[in-house]
Amino acid sequence: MIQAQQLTKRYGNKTVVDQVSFTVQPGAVTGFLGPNGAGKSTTMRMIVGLAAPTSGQVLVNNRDFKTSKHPLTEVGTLLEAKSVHKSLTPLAHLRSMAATAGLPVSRVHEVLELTGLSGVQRKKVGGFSLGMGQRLGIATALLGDPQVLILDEPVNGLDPEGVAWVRNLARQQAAAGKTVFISSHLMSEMAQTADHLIVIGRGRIMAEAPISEFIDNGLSQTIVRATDIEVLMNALSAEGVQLRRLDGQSLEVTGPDSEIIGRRALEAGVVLSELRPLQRTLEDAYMELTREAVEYNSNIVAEHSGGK
Ligand SMILES: Nc1ncnc2c1ncn2[C@@H]1O[C@H](COP(=O)(O)OP(=O)(O)OP(=O)(O)O)[C@@H](O)[C@H]1O
Repeated sequence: MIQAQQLTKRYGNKTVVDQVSFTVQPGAVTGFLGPNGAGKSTTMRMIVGLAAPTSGQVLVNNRDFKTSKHPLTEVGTLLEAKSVHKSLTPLAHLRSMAATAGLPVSRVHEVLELTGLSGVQRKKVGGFSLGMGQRLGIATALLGDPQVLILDEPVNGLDPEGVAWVRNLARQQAAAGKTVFISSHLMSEMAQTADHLIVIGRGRIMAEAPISEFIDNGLSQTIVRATDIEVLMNALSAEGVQLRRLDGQSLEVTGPDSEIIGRRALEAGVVLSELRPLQRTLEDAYMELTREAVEYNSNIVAEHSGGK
């Protein structure tokens, strides 16, 4: 379990993580989602003590991870791709990591197999693609068979097969009771992997909920079509719902679900020719939540490039 309480990080006068509190539970995959620059990597680095919080605290399995005597068997991390020296082979790298942590060499071969790197175990890492580097990073994270996995954008650079592989791996680890915390800026990817989502934007938590709730939290939108649409509009406007006229016979209703709209139409004696709930995808929900954060970042880029 990971518990962050009022976690804050400032660089100079810029607050990049702002009083963030959340819990990442074992036995589930928790997605940490946010646009570029939202503060995901910084938060993850603070969890494992690679960055010091300006204020607040974060506990891993109820302890400060910095004090861990067996870091590799407690937390596995993928925080920087290709952090392995170019002249090393996967075998040499993993062997030295295993030796430092007092792990058997047999575990090195297990993770090489698990990550599909057995065939290149004696090749120099310098010639690896980004995807292979990611696989080696994941192999390193898994080496100590840790209770907690923290993976920062693990599918970066992976082909579709690699993406599916990471997804399965994350699901398997969660099914085995591990705490799995994965960051991404892509909702589409998280939608298929995570059970629970924490959304961050501009250093602040914007939402935290199970994936299902994440969609349901949005207001329902329904397209309604009827010949005497004005009668229906009168019936619905009495309830203070948002109505948007699309054309002479159709309407977009925001607020009540389609069943309530159908009932109101029946009570008002209006015959409906269409009653169509608009499906909000996770992507829609995410875009809505983070629109401001993305615009903020785009404005910074625009200002900077404008000044050049
Ligand atoms: N060491 C540092 N010194 C100064 N600013 C930093 C440092 N590390 C990160 N930042 C800034 O903090 C903000 C958050 O960065 P962070 O890498 O945590 O975001 P992120 O959500 O992981 O985004 P990305 O997906 O682009 O990595 C960014 O504006 C970044 O420039």
